[in-house]
Amino acid sequence: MPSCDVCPSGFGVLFSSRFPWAPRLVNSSSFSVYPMGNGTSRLYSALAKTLNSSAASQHPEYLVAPDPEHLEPIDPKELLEECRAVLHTRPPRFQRDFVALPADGPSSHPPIRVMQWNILAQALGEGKDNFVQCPMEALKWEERKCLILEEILAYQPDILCLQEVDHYFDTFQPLLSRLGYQGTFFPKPWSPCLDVEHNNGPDGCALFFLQNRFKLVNSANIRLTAMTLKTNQVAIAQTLECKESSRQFCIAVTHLKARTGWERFRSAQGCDLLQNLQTITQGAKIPLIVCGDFNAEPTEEVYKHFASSSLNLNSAYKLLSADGQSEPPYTTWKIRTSGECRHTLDYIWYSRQALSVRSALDLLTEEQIGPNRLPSFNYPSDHLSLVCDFTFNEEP
Ligand SMILES: NC(=O)C1=CN([C@@H]2O[C@H](COP(=O)(O)OP(=O)(O)OC[C@H]3O[C@@H](n4cnc5c(N)ncnc54)[C@H](OP(=O)(O)O)[C@@H]3O)[C@@H](O)[C@H]2O)C=CC1
Ligand SMILES: [Mg+2]
Repeated sequence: MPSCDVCPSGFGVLFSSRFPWAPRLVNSSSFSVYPMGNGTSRLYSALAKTLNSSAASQHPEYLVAPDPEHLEPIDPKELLEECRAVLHTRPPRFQRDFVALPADGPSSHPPIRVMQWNILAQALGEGKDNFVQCPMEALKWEERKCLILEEILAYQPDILCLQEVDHYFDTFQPLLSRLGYQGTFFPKPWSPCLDVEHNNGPDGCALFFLQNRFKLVNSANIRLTAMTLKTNQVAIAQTLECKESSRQFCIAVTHLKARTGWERFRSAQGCDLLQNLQTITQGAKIPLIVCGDFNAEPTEEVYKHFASSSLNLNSAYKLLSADGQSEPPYTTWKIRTSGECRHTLDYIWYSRQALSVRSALDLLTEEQIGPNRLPSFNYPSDHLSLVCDFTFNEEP
């Protein structure tokens, strides 16, 4: 396996020096061109290119078509192998299984797999979060990025809803587009990442869907308000049409305001999001899936608003409990200077009338998470990914 140092950095996406997070297509001919090799060497260069983003920022800013090599599809299996090669010194991946859930009748179409994940912004992890039991070495972007990609590639979601994305333009957009995804990014207006030295731009929500499965019908970037005031939190809502079944649904991703003392603020943001979703779903006519880091336990008002909304939503991960009524004991678990923080904050809400959850990925056990909690050498974020398979119910 060649080392990253020897790979040239022919980029299709560049960052201007003033706003390093702004996307910019550059003249690919100004870069050294990697020969069109076969399979692994070409794929390896795909991953290596995302490792060397700083080299690209030296180049002039002008717009031309991207190098065709950067649009070439990547085989997910080979990219997974590539990630595993980078991670060879790390402990093995945790085993998580899908739990089959009872649903009414068979479905004539393949399920829609949705992943919800706060991936932990690189700048926040290194500069703000204070994960006192996590060594800085475990947070190195070059390797942590591969752990994130490995998780995505292991479960191969049809739709990916991410929070705390501060490497969209240099990493996730270029790689995931070559895996067949169409992506949208909406950064926070005043991302706390920008306060961190050597940051990679603002963090925000990102939504990706597989282009061979869905057609984009409608897309909205929403800056959430709280009691009519604009806030620093955002959401993306898209209406997609399933190519197999021609059925439409709306998928939304959000990340609500963090921290204790902000419960009423979160509640107001939740109300604003629900109102927006009422309009987008034409008054609940279009089935809906909402993924998010709500920064709220199930006891909070914002959770209750979602559970009792006229959109008729249910929280998918409740279905993993014995009675189907309880949320999991945690979706995030970390140790800060203030002590251990174990909370249920992340949810996948879905229209209970129109959709069924066929299976859900179980969470990591306390034993797997280990005494130092998250993030760790094994797992890249302080939040666990949630993954569900949905099918449409028969139309009445
Ligand atoms: N320049 C300007 O004019 C302005 C700048 N700002 C900046 O934005 C920041 C606030 O932004 P806002 O969106 O409200 O941020 P939030 O309070 O929502 O938190 C931001 C991030 O911090 C993480 N976080 C949660 N709890 C803690 C904790 N105890 N210690 C460390 N990190 C934590 C959250 O992660 P998780 O969700 O995983 O819990 C979240 O991603 C300010 O601190 C300031 O830096 C804001 C407004 C204006
Ligand atoms: Mg966080």
